[in-house]
Amino acid sequence: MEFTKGHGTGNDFVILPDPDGTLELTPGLVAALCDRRRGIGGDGVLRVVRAAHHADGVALADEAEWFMDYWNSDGSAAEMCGNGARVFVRYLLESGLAAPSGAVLPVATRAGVVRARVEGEGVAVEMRRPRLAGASVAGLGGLALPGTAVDVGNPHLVCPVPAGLELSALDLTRAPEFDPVVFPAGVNVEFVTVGDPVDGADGHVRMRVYERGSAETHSCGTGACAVAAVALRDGGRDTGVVAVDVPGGRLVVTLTARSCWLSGPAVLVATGEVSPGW
Ligand SMILES: N[C@@H](CCC[C@H](N)C(=O)O)C(=O)O
Repeated sequence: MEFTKGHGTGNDFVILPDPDGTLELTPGLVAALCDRRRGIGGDGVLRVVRAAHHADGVALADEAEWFMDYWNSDGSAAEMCGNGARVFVRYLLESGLAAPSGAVLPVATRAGVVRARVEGEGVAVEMRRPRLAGASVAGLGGLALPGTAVDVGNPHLVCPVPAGLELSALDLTRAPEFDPVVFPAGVNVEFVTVGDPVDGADGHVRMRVYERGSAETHSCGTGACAVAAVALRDGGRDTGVVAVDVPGGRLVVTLTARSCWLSGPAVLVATGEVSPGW
């Protein structure tokens, strides 16, 4: 089995090329590949499969040739992964599966078709606008942190960190508690503080994230979009540019009246083959 390792702001993935959908990918195999001691290591797996050859992609095959089959490191499948989509597009282009062009490249996901464009060293993806869905609360180490539920194709809960508490002081070695009535399929939880003004941005926030199915990661693209939408709302706007600093670097989110662009670096690290006896 061939693989490529890649990351976007430290959100890392094992990329499995499977154009014709012949690979038997199971939750157990995904978890073993993502194991950082006994496997390759990653926050998730990106299977690169033609939309026409995947049950969840076939309905979108007229709009996009490729389907991003995203799995979290615990072996659960998720609807969408923003950093994953950016790294997926970098892989399509560098492997020659898609031709570089000035136009946007469509990619099918479980949350619909996203569109990507290369921006120098980075890749930007256009997703639908995050939907702000009301209030909820995350529990962390005895603290109750009120936040906003946001749907970015996958579920998020954006919680400002109270004044006097450092983002770096939060213990994210354990999963935050959440309301299963609001989030019956689980949730990604972002913890946020406001940053100093940044040139060219309408807002600047810093975040840490505990991802459903992957624990704390160094970055979450859909999480950054959720956080940006909340930051703009809190500033009385619904469009604008927000710089989002994550432990793995900086993402830039641009909300327009119609959509949401997520920009940042997308890097391929290595290519190899899984040993047959593994
Ligand atoms: N890291 C991702 C999100 C991956 C999926 C998430 N853990 C979920 O289960 O919804 C991103 O960059 O968006």
